[in-house]
Amino acid sequence: MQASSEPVVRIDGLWSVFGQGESAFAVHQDLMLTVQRGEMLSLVGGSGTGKTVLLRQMLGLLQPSRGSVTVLGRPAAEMSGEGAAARVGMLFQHGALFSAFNVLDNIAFALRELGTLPDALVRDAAMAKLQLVGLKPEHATRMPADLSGGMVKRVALARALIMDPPLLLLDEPTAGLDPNSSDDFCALLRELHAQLGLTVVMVTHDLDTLFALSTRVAVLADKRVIVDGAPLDVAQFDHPFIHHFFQGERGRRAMAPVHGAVPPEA
Ligand SMILES: Nc1ncnc2c1ncn2[C@@H]1O[C@H](COP(=O)(O)OP(=O)(O)OP(=O)(O)O)[C@@H](O)[C@H]1O
Repeated sequence: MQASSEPVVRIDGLWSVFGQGESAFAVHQDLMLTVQRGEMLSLVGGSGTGKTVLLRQMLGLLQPSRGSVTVLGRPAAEMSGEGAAARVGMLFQHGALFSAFNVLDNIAFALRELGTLPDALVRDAAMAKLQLVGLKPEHATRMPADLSGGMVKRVALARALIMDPPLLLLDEPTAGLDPNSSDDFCALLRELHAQLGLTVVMVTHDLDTLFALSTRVAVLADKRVIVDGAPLDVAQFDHPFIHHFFQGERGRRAMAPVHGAVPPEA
């Protein structure tokens, strides 16, 4: 049983090395990060800094080269396979729905695969999740190709939550959505985070999403987490990536409506 003070995610001395011999390269070097229960942590960093690798390691799909990635008190790599969906839910960037399955069968997938419940109960559980994410019963029989981008994200979210995992990982949750759909999806994520007591780790390049959702931000650069903290504090940290990311025109615009003031130019 996990003690309540134990972080939901603990990453300690992580090295992620790809390639062999002379072409070997490290994406993470001695990276440290902890995520406490109830946090909504955003991971940001330049392209290729290993954000997706980190999510895959938390999911147990990728082994660390050195160091440890512990989720809910157990090494993440021990938890892939059956039952993993009860511990960690993952929303992939483009939803990654099965195109040959309808909405309900997509949502039900992990629970049905487990094979422990009669089909009527699996369907009831999937229908409850469909409604939890703001979709209607009549959407259950639609095929993925007939859904809007916002609906695909909702179905993918319902699928990630089918086994009520305490930890939810989101890879670019609002990528590809128009501004209104993006705002609606952020509102849904915020509501579910509070209602279900979820711990959330997300990768995002979108500053509106970051400011709308994050309780904490961790910045990946130079192969490690260079700073983490409240979004506005992190935005003031002196590092070239942070200047570029937060203090460009886009960043200043994203901070203004939320926080009432446009910070001075760097
Ligand atoms: N399985 C793998 N084998 C070899 N190299 C890999 C593997 N997975 C990731 N990499 C490399 O690790 C680096 C980090 O990749 P990752 O996808 O995590 O970056 P990212 O921070 O998510 O970038 P982006 O913001 O562009 O999506 C890249 O150079 C990538 O090519």
